Amino acid sequence: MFSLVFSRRYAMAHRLIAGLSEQCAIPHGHNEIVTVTLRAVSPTHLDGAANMVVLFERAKGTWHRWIDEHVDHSLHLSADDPLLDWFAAREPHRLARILVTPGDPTTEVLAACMMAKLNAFLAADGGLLVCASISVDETPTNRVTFDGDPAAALPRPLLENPWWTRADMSISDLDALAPAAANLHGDALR
Ligand SMILES: Nc1nc2c(c(=O)[nH]1)N=C([C@H](O)[C@H](O)COP(=O)(O)OP(=O)(O)OP(=O)(O)O)CN2
Repeated sequence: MFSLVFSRRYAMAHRLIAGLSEQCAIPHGHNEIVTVTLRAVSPTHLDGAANMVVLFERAKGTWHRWIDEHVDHSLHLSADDPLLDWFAAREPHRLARILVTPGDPTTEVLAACMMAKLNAFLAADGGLLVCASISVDETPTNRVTFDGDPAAALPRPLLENPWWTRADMSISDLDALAPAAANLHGDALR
C-alpha cells in the first residue's frame, strides 16, 4: 500500500493552564512541524501512464493553505482561558488568529484536531484519501503521534460540528460560542 507523507512547519504560541506545569502556563512559542501520512481509501493500481495515487498538489493543497494562512503565527488557547476575554475586550480584531481547543492546547489535542480537520478537507475533495496518522513535533526533542479516531480521542465538543470537523478555514468557534463564553467569563465576548 502506498502512503503519501507531507510535512509543514509553522510558528505558534500557547499556554497550558490546567495546572500540571507552571512554566507552561506562561505564554510561549514553538516552531512546530506537522507530518501527515495519507492513504488511498481503495487499493491503488498504478495505471502505466500517470502512475499516481493522487497528484501531490491536490492531496496537500488545501491542508497546507490552512496551515500557512491560519495556523502559522496563531495563538493556541483553551476554550476556558481568560485570555480570550482579554483579546475580546482589547484586541478583538486578533481573535481570528486564536486557535481554540477543548481544554489545554497540548500537542496531543492539536494532533487530534488537525487530523480531524485534514480528514474533513479530504472528504470534501471526494474522499479518495484518508489521513492514517499524524505527528506533531512541538520541539526538536518532543513529538506526539496519533493514528486513531480523533473523535474518540478528543473531549466532547460544545458544538455539534466544531471547527476541527469542518472543511473550512476556521481555527475556532468563537463566533458561534460568544454568547455561551460571555456567560462563563463575563461580558467581554459579547
Ligand atoms: N504531554 C505533554 N506534555 C507537555 C506538553 C504537551 O503538549 N504535551 N507541552 C509542554 C510545553 O509546551 C513545553 O514548552 C515543551 O516541553 P519541554 O519538555 O519543556 O520541551 P523541550 O524540548 O525544551 O524539552 P527538553 O527535554 O528540555 O529539551 C510541556 N509538557
